[in-house]
Amino acid sequence: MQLVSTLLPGVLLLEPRVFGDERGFFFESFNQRAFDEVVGDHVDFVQDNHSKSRRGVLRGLHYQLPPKAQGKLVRVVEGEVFDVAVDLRRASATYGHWAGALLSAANKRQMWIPPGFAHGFVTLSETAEFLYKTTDYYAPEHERCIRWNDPALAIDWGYSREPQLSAKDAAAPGFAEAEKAF
Ligand SMILES: Cc1cn([C@H]2C[C@H](O)[C@@H](COP(=O)(O)OP(=O)(O)O[C@H]3O[C@H](C)C(=O)[C@H](O)[C@H]3O)O2)c(=O)[nH]c1=O
Repeated sequence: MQLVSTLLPGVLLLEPRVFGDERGFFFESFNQRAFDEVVGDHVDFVQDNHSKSRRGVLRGLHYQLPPKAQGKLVRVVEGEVFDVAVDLRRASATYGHWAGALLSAANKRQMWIPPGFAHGFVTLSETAEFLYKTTDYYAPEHERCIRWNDPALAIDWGYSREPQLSAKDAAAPGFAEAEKAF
């Protein structure tokens, strides 16, 4: 696994070493030692998630409040998404800033989003299957949302049509109104 770029302080775009041959390919999708080395700290994951979305589905922006804040290591195994992280850490120089990257089955890139960031993605392919590891368990009572198109964030999702949202995401508050506590 190698660091492609730092998208925001702490938010890393990673790429595995892929071994291709006449049969197809092999790569280590997660290696604890290699991940800790590139992050510079030991990170424990407790849950794996898998979602499938159709083109235009936008999931997010979501996060869990402390003490249930989640770090997420996300990747795409079918199709393509534009994946976004937003800095919620009040003391951060990049508070309220966003960063994004194309994650796809083809580029096999992964994004590490530490606790303290909101996360979301929009589906750019006919369908996309999205897998991610989290550093804490799902805690709906600690989950909060931020509206995907808040002008205060001005996220360029790279998707020109109206996305398909869950009712929860359609009703999400703006960045300023959302409870953060980081
Ligand atoms: C996240 C989660 C959900 N669920 C159940 C709760 C609902 O009955 C159903 C769908 O949940 P939701 O609509 O919140 O799923 P997403 O919109 O994909 O939410 C995720 O979307 C963005 C991209 C994120 O970064 C978060 O990991 C997560 O919030 O799965 C669980 O049982 N466990 C879980 O960890």
